[in-house]
Amino acid sequence: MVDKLTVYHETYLAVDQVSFSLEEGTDMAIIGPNGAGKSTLIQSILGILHRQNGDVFILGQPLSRSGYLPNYVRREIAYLPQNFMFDRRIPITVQELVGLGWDKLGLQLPWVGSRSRYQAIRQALIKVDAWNLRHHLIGGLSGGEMKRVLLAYCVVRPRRLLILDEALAGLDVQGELDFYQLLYQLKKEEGWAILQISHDLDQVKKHCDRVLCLNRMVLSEGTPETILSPENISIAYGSQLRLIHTNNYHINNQITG
Ligand SMILES: Nc1ncnc2c1ncn2[C@@H]1O[C@H](COP(=O)(O)OP(=O)(O)OP(=O)(O)O)[C@@H](O)[C@H]1O
Repeated sequence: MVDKLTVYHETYLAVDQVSFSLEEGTDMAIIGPNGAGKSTLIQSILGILHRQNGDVFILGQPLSRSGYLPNYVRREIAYLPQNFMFDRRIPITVQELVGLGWDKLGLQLPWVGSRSRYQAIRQALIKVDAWNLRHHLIGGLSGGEMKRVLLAYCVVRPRRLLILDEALAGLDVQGELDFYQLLYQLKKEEGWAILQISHDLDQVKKHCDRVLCLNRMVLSEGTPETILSPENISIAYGSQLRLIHTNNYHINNQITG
């Protein structure tokens, strides 16, 4: 639950008194034009960015002003950022990377639970159709393959909240379909709550339960049918919007990006 969250980048007000809540077993999309504050919002919910005002509760626990959450709450959250910045030359294989998502925070004995760890890595890589990549070094993966592997890292352990920042960018058509299928399974069969930033309004309309339309502040929030009406979209996106045909919305940065 997020209550009147306000975040500045130095003196720039990026997120202004945003409130919403996300139910277990549901999927909410955050939409809005470039620079609307979407990434800022989720990074402050995760405690990565400092907030100036407002309250954030994750699984009932308050996020402190310094970004602290108890470990038992933090390990229930998976986050896939827009840009995963790291040195691709690190000599680590796909299955080693996914295994890091399985490991609990803190000290542990490496030989304890190694069989279930292997099984979990295997299942996660199968779920994202990347088992064949398990021995590959991450430095050699394509952008789309890397996305799949990072998603496997997120889902290798059962969790309760998945936060995705434009996670589908770079996936091919089949990858997108598989991805939404996996999200559906996670929320329906395992009760995950999913919060995702997306610019693909057609996919949001098809797959998400709720939509939060943001432009620094909340412009509207509700079901995709109400929030994604042409009138609402044109208010939110203004000149960034091109209506290709009645049911398909394309945002300029997606066409040109
Ligand atoms: N570190 C920073 N310092 C100063 N301003 C920033 C910083 N990060 C973001 N901003 C500004 O804050 C505003 C919100 O940025 P943010 O990345 O949250 O938007 P967004 O909705 O995720 O955009 P996009 O759809 O383009 O990814 C933008 O105007 C951006 O220029």
